[in-house]
Amino acid sequence: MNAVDVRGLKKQYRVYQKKEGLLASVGGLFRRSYRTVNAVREVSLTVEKGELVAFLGPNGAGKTTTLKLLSGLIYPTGGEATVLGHVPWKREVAFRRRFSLVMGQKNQLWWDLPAQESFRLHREIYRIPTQDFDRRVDELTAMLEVRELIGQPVRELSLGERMRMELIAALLHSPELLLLDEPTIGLDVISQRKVQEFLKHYQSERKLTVLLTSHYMKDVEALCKRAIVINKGVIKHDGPIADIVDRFSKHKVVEVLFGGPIPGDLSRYGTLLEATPPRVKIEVERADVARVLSDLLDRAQIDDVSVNERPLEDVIAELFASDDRPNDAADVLPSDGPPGADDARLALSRDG
Ligand SMILES: Nc1ncnc2c1ncn2[C@@H]1O[C@H](COP(=O)(O)OP(=O)(O)OP(=O)(O)O)[C@@H](O)[C@H]1O
Repeated sequence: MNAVDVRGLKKQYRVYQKKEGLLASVGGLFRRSYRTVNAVREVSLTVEKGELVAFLGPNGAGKTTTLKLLSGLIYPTGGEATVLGHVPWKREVAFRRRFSLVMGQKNQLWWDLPAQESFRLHREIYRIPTQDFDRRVDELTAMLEVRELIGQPVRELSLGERMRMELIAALLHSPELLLLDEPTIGLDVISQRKVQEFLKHYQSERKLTVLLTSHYMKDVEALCKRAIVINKGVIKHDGPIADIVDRFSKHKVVEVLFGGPIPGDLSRYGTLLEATPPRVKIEVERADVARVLSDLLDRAQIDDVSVNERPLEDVIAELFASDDRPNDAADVLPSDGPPGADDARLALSRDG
């Protein structure tokens, strides 16, 4: 059964286009021009209940906008979506009790108060019975190793500790769906790993549905089997993570441990990635791997050889770099009204 079902979702923003020069600026007071930004052009996807799916894309691809649409924070320009059986932008209370959105770049905890005060506020908002609340705070603070910090003002916590508190706040009401927008952004490696381990454990135990955006491929590899890749507001790939490397990487990495003299012309086989004799790494075209190996075996003494896929991170970076279509619609539309009824709505709390 699907937790998320999205068909042809679109979101355009109209952005005020300030003209250069004094005269044009004065003219702009009377006649404003707007530019249309296609943040989400065409998104169709489904996520099954209990799945943990990565939602990947370069900066400005439309990930956050999609998550905001799925949380009902903003209205779409077109298309349909049901999330846990609800149309998100109807903002039904019953829906809001069933999901959580965590944005790594935004705070939902009170900055000057200890996290436990924000947790209590959540208890009131979501009407969590006191016993359940106490048990969940206990359990989550223990799992995320922040129990002794919940009485300390949030502003005094490290970024990693704060992020873990954010996760606790998001999970107190036991949501069925967790939308995670860059939950490990800016965290050091140890905090990143703690968050990853927690999410992995918690998700598999609770069969929580998770849609995760992250620029850290380590998160993605550690947590997700499936990835949806978006670029310029359009879905580019939806399938197993392993398929991304298969489908988009034209190369493999051949690592050779030489047992004798190393041929001097290895670059004829591909790009030399590393040469620390007697070990050499060469990036070779997929179709050429067998030929290169047999040629090397003929010409040199080889003690060991391995053929590996390129790191997911490199493949994704290359995939994003290869699509340069701008996502601004070229049309600059004169308009009679200001944009951004949506933006005002964004200021509303999602938790209310
Ligand atoms: N409120 C807004 N008003 C105008 N344009 C917006 C607004 N929000 C997003 N955009 C534009 O929509 C496009 C998609 O933005 P979005 O934040 O969804 O991207 P993203 O994939 O989350 O990027 P990142 O990885 O950098 O967070 C960008 O070009 C962005 O500038």
